[in-house]
Amino acid sequence: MPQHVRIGTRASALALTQTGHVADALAALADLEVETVRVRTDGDRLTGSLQTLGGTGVFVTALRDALLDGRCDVAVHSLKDLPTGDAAGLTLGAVPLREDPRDALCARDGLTLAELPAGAVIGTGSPRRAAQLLAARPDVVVVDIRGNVDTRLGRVAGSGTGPGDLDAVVLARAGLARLGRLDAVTELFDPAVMAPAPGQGALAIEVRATEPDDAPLAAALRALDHTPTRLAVVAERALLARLEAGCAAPIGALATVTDDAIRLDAVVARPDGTATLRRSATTPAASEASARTLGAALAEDLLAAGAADLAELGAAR
Ligand SMILES: NCc1[nH]cc(CCC(=O)O)c1CC(=O)O
Repeated sequence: MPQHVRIGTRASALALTQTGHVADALAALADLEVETVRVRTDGDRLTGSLQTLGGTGVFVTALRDALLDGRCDVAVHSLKDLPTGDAAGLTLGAVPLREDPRDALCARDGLTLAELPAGAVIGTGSPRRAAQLLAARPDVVVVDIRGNVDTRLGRVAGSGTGPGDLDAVVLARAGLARLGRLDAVTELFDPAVMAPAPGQGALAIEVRATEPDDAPLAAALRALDHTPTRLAVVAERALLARLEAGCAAPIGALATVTDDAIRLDAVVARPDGTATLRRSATTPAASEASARTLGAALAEDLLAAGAADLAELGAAR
């Protein structure tokens, strides 16, 4: 008898493709019968700016509730949407191999950021992207946008599907790849110019902490977990947690994990892009504990250099 497993997912196109990939991967790894359960989150229901929706976890809380009250057994999240605080009763069952974590410019007429004219209008809902765009090109105008990936792409002039009122938008390459929309990308940002969000491109597979570890599901989760990705996101999220910031803060972080080392590069920016702090640190890739220590130490380094004032960290929450 296969183990019956219900996977909870948001209903957006991106969430559904991500969950579909995870469902297929789990079913290929153990004797599982996988069913998908759609859950509506505040992040999907409310339409305000991401900054005014308030607090962390707008995309996550409803899925966690569904896990905790047994409507599903597994929840698939974009890791960067997951708050850094522990969720009581839940555990990170697997962190699969990460996609390319870089941000992508999707501009009209094939243009790169350097080629856009002065005054070009670029849409993003992310203070991190806005600040780094303005740091690289103080002469462009950044406007706040929301909506799913297709809605955002439709706002680029010449896309032929939406209002076309913007010269460009910035999106995670990973989401575009999962949706088969890499055709819209006109430039992939070097992380030294545009550091991605902590956890960007990675997925989090959450389960109840009480899940028996001898069940087929547990074996499949262990097989799906990718240790270098887990170490990278642990380091990135430890930095974010120490800065007491969420996914709406102007903070970027990217860890690179090799056989023997974890390197963490991070940026904290003034929201208007007029100042940025970039710092790096390295540690032996020994364990999750060393990754956590690395992230916290780099955060201390940034705080000592004035990160809290620069990014208005307390004020944004
Ligand atoms: N907050 C929305 C969100 N959450 C995860 C992704 C992209 C996929 C990923 O980073 O794994 C996106 C869209 C975007 O930033 O372009």
